Amino acid sequence: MSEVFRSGFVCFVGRPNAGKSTLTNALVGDKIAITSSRPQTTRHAVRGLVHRPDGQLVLVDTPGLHKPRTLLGERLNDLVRSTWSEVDIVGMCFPADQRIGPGDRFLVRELSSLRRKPMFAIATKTDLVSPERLAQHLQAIVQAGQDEGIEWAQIVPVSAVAGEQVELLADLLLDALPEGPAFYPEGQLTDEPEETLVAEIVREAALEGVHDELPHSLAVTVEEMVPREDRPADKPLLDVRVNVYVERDSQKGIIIGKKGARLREIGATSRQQIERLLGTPVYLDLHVKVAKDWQRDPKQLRKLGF
Ligand SMILES: Nc1nc2c(ncn2[C@@H]2O[C@H](COP(=O)(O)OP(=O)(O)OP(=O)(O)O)[C@@H](O)[C@H]2O)c(=O)[nH]1
Repeated sequence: MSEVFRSGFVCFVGRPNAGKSTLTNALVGDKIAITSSRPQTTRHAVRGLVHRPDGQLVLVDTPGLHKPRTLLGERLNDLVRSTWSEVDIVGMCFPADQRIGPGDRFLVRELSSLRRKPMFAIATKTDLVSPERLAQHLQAIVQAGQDEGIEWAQIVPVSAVAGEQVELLADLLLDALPEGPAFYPEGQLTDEPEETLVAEIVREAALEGVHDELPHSLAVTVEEMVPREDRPADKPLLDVRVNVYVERDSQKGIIIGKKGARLREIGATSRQQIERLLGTPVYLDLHVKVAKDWQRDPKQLRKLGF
């Protein structure tokens, strides 16, 4: 075994729903980044850490780059570009169940301006396609790179869901990192503050199974996390107060559901996960509020942490 220790930052890029968050989770082996069957839900640059005897990978999970229609969209795009320029490796994800299209080409073109950075092409969701289709897909990836003057450092097919080639991807990424000491102590999974993780858990639960415009209009803030006073030492309880912001009254109705049924479901699911994350019993106080057109209002955006 080599004596060399490598460390660095990796960021996955790809169209909405390309599988970036799921791949991050599979590499880290714990649930830290938000995933959802709805596109464009990853809002924070959540970092996951992969600790190995020979190195450390810091995964930076960025939101998707898309055509900005609102102030929020523009800020997200700026965030993505600045993240790309700061990382050691960019991993462009091409979902195998989708043909390479204008959205992917747009991203590859944007990437081609980052000179001299190792770029990985990752064919995601390989469990969804036949070997023949995968072979075609890999050829199309090579071609898409050539069209924009990119030579992929590696082209790696993976299935995050089936756990196929995930370890191999970690090995290859690690090999391409510069030599250097670990950035974080072992055992740490993410450096996001607990509030952000709690907010993301609630956001994910609120988005589960909703089939309309909601994902773009939902923001979650944690107002307070305080231990309940006067509890016996062996029976602690953490009070967690969370606000869920939507843009319109109609969306408030969707979140709350008939006689509050959906909100109770969201609360129960989130509470379980928050308890697992923090390792303590939790009393979760969820409020749904309307912040009209928050995506277009700089003051509201700041208040909601963007
Ligand atoms: N079958 C299969 N499904 C996958 C795989 N990876 C991701 N998915 C699914 O694809 C959908 C999108 O995955 P995400 O990881 O949220 O995608 P993302 O690129 O982070 O999406 P955004 O946050 O919208 O940019 C989810 O429903 C995942 O369950 C995979 O390896 N196999």
